[in-house]
Amino acid sequence: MRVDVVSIFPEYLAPLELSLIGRARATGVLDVAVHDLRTWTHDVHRTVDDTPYGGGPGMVMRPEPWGEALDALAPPGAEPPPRLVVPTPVGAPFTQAMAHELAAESRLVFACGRYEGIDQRVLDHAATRMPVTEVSLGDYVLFGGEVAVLVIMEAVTRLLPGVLGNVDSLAEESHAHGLLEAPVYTKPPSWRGHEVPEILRSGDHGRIARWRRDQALLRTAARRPDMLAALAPGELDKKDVAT
Ligand SMILES: NC(=S)c1ccno1
Repeated sequence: MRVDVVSIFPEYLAPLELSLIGRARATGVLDVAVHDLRTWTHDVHRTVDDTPYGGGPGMVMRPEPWGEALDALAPPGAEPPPRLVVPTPVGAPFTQAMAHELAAESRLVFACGRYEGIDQRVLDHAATRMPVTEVSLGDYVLFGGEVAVLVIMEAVTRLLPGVLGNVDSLAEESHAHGLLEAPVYTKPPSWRGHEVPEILRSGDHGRIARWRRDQALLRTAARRPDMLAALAPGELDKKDVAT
């Protein structure tokens, strides 16, 4: 997968050189390039923003630098075009399902907005020649899109073949089946008066799987009833809590 990130603070994306994402880049699973939007400015002050039409507080990111950046990173006619991903409070909720969708793309271009946002015409024009996904991590406002890109990149990269050593963990983690994951334990069996549930030490893998499924259902019902409601009826029947 090839990923381009455009930001006025490219140093914010330095964590993409670390840990498993850094290893994915080193092994060729991932090719990441971070670009300074000011590369595509032509005035002495390298201006990327201006006052909003219609008045109001703050500044808006000018369309011209963004248009030239996207022309350079996604030349018209290049096939397949990349998906443009724009982290924004007005975007669609970012979910594990969306992480899987993005992980299936061959190219992603992330546009990191700042100030009051990017001139809408940038997204409207981009949408005439590439898929555009406006995505929100949650109902809150950040200084800009950079931190959101780090989160999205981690969620997407870990789904790519060859990145996670143990792909089995993808199958059982939270949100993998529309449920929250069951609690996990390791040695010692007793710690500060807290015991590991006996069943996990029983060696009965069938009962352990059932216990974990039940715990996942109970946890989801308690913390995320919306996820339980979203399960297809057949799914819930299959995952009934043990009597
Ligand atoms: N909620 C998100 S993703 C965001 C981006 C910029 N500000 O908030």
